[in-house]
Amino acid sequence: MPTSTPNIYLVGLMGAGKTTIGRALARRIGYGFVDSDHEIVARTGVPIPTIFEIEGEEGFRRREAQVIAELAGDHGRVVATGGGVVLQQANRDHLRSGGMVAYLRVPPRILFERTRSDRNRPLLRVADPLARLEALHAERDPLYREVADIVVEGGRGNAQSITQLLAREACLRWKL
Ligand SMILES: Nc1ncnc2c1ncn2[C@@H]1O[C@H](COP(=O)(O)OP(=O)(O)O)[C@@H](O)[C@H]1O
Ligand SMILES: O=C(O)C1=C[C@@H](OP(=O)(O)O)[C@@H](O)[C@H](O)C1
Ligand SMILES: [Mg+2]
Repeated sequence: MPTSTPNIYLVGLMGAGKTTIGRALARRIGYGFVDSDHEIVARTGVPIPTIFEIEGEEGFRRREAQVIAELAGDHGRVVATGGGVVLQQANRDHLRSGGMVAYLRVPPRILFERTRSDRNRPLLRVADPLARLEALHAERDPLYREVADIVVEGGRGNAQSITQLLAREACLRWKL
């Protein structure tokens, strides 16, 4: 792989499939894989809900921005971001200048079904997680679109078909 091969970033709301599809895509096209949330957990040694409890969302966002800035200097990786990565301008700038950005766009109702039994997402530990997902979708959809080179309607296909589609897209762009 040429050293100049850019990163591929996956963005979208919680449950969109960034981690699942990112890992599969990396394997398929021979890229490295990194999940910014996993990186934060590895560095802190505690799970994400604990970071939110101790440092608040603000502390988590500082750590997230640090990881994204470091990864921007890298190449040849598939990067699964956290759903809130687009909230900060600096992160959006890194994504836009760093390769291909794919937005996995999934309706909140499906995201709710996919995430309802998972306790690892502090922003969804509320009385009405579906309403929260709808609000986050309204707030963030324009930001995801702003950074995206490609928007994939990720509620329809299964993870395998979306992985295939993104692999084709990367191969066409960079003749992998
Ligand atoms: N295209 C898909 N179709 C069905 N289920 C999916 C799909 N993508 C992801 N999932 C499931 O949804 C859940 C959340 O996926 P995950 O990759 O953790 O999302 P994200 O990283 O975007 O929050 C997982 O249980 C995963 O198996
Ligand atoms: O949407 C968000 O603000 C968040 C999404 C999570 O990642 P996933 O999108 O992989 O669930 C994780 O970064 C954190 O809980 C905050
Ligand atoms: Mg994830």
